[in-house]
Amino acid sequence: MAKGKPTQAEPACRLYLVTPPALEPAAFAPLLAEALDAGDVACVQLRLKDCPEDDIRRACDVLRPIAQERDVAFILNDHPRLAREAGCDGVHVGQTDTPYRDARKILGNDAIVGVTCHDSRHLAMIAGEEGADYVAFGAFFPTTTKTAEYKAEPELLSWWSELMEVPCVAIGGITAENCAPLVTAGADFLAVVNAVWGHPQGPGAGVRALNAAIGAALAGSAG
Ligand SMILES: Cc1ncc(COP(=O)(O)OP(=O)(O)O)c(N)n1
Ligand SMILES: Cc1ncsc1CCOP(=O)(O)O
Ligand SMILES: [Mg+2]
Repeated sequence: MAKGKPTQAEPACRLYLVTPPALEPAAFAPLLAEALDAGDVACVQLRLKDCPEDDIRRACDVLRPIAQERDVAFILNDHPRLAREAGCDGVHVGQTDTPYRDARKILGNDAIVGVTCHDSRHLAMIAGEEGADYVAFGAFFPTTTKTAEYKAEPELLSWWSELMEVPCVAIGGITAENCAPLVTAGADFLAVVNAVWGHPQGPGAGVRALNAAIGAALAGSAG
């Protein structure tokens, strides 16, 4: 994920992989490599919830090079200081995490800082004005990965992408089967957990299916 909007050489909507909420780094490493070698992925977010910082640091040490060696940005969820110390490309913060401005101070201007904005135009405008590299909206569909308290609609993505330059990420229950309305509404990135790591044929098949669905949706909306 380069900072700013995708360049012309990149598809208008790209995959943003979020790791499962718990993982064993050595066992997960080949699955991550399989996913990233299966097709276009803009970034990987390491999202380990309720996990000691030392374990997160160890997971960064194992997983970060797998992403960065492939020119895929490696973003840490929730922990700006740890993200800086562990050489991550950026951090994702939610509305009850470290505030955006503090995260930016910790990581500096070159890092990617993304902000959860749920279903809120207001939160997104604030994050965009403050300098966030992307705003994340969701959940668009039912999800078992996280208890989602907010429900976003595709119109939010079209409103945002018509008005704003700051890229938007769609998250929550997204699959190859249901993603087309989000792509045509203008999502710059689709963030997924279960559709890739829970794919019955493995994460590579999950990435291929999602990229095929994104490509089909973009082709269908081009004419
Ligand atoms: C890309 C992306 N969007 C939203 C979230 C959710 O962040 P948050 O609301 O802070 O919840 P947790 O993920 O920390 O449980 C995200 N992580 N990534
Ligand atoms: C982290 C997060 N934030 C809102 S929904 C969600 C989980 C998305 O996971 P899945 O793609 O499996 O629904
Ligand atoms: Mg958070």
